[in-house]
Amino acid sequence: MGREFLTIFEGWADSYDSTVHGHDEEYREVFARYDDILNAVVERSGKIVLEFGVGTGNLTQKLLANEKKVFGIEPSKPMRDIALEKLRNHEVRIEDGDFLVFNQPKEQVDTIVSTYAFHHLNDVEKNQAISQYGMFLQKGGKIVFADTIFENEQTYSSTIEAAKHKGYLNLAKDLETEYYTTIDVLKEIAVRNGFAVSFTRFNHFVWVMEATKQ
Ligand SMILES: C[S@@+](CC[C@H](N)C(=O)[O-])C[C@H]1O[C@@H](n2cnc3c(N)ncnc32)[C@H](O)[C@@H]1O
Repeated sequence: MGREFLTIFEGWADSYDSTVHGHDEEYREVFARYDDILNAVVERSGKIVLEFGVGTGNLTQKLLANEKKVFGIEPSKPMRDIALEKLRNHEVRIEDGDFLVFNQPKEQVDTIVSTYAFHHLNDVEKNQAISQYGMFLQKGGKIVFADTIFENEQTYSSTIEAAKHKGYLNLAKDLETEYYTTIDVLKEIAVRNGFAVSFTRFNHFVWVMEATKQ
């Protein structure tokens, strides 16, 4: 569920890697320090990792290079195809599924990761997802999600206004349409579901949330 934005990725799959490397001016700041962000998620991960919203497989590739076992979930077929081609020399499974409806790996996962994807769920769905993960992670298991998150509603609104002012109309529409949220909302969801949580900022948009099951 939360699949209402998938058509965007049907059209974006082929040029996605060029966007993350700063070739799309509107999204340059969103993807600033992209590699640092992915590396930060890898550093915070254990050995057996479930990844949501794999996209073109950039985080997956880094996880595998660091000897993690990865179970990947990605709802967009064009994205899955690019990831599978990129990772063809690795032992990795990337299945159709989403944050809420997916085949749970038979092996006990110690970390659930995702980058630039959790905002496809609204806040009610985000709570459903974290609650579900809380039930199958063991004590000490982690959720490590990097995504655009705002400090508060005011910075969310001013960021949209700034994007419009610069003529970044695609970015402004994206920020207005998809389900970006605030630190306080995510903190409340994590704590309610039995996690201790911290946030680290990487650029104007992106924070890494590290939630540890208590
Ligand atoms: C901006 S891309 C991020 C890709 C990759 N994780 C990265 O960091 O470069 C967002 C990805 O989330 C996927 N996605 C969209 N809705 C989703 C959902 N409900 N559950 C899981 N993934 C979803 C999209 O298909 C897309 O591949």
